[in-house]
Amino acid sequence: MNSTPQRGADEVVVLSRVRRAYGAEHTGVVALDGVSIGFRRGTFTAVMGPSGSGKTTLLQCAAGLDRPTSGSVLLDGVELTGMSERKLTKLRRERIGFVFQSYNLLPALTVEDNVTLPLRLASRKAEPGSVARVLEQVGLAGRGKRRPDELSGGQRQRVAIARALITEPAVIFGDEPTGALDTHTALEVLRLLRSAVRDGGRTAVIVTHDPVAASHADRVVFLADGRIVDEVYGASAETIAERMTHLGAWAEHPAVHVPGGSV
Ligand SMILES: Nc1ncnc2c1ncn2[C@@H]1O[C@H](COP(=O)(O)OP(=O)(O)OP(=O)(O)O)[C@@H](O)[C@H]1O
Repeated sequence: MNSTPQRGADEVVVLSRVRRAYGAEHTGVVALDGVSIGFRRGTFTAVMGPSGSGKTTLLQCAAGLDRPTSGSVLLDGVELTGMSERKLTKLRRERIGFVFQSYNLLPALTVEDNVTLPLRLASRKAEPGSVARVLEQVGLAGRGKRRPDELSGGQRQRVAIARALITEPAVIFGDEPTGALDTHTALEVLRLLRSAVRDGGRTAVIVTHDPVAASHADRVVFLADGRIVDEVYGASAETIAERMTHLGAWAEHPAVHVPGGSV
């Protein structure tokens, strides 16, 4: 599947000319330099690029965790830029799931209570049976009463995925979700994300340094110096790794590179 899908109304997140600068205009850092990109509903995207290329900033701006200096971010048709902090927090709780490299579970809470935390924060009650269903979905049936320190790294990340799924979010963002896991466990977590997208109709966007992890995505977007410089669809880990090596060349000679036509 190498065809490039068209942009359209089924894009659940749309960034338009997003710029994120830190510090003074001339001496500061430009983390994102006019990024425009859409993420279609029911797709799995990996964002790759050299260290410092803007991956985390892109994810955080898309998720309403960071505010662009200029440009627009639409989530499910709602403009995030300019939104009050209170509304943004509410929208994040209801419409966005997060999975981090470090799991971010609360050690004092049981697995079940960690999973239902986003609902409680949003003053919502879990639908009857929904916690058991989501724990089964992530392969943790019967483990709801355990505490995080009784679980392996892979199991903890599965709790984090269950916590991200429980609110039925419009999109799940993952910042290096497999970064702390061994190869085998990472594969299980990626398959889980893949099936949440394919079978559960969710949308996932992850940042990763690992071409093997990225090869589980439908689409891989490459960033260099705060710009989208390339993208591939349905690519193998080898193809992705090869594109990554070209990013170094792009950074040295940006003027001669023609981006892969993302938007
Ligand atoms: N709070 C901040 N203040 C100043 N500069 C920042 C801040 N956050 C990020 N940056 C800078 O913005 C640029 C992009 O950072 P970002 O973390 O998005 O990159 P990244 O591609 O995720 O990097 P890595 O792969 O190392 O995590 C970097 O030059 C970074 O130093």
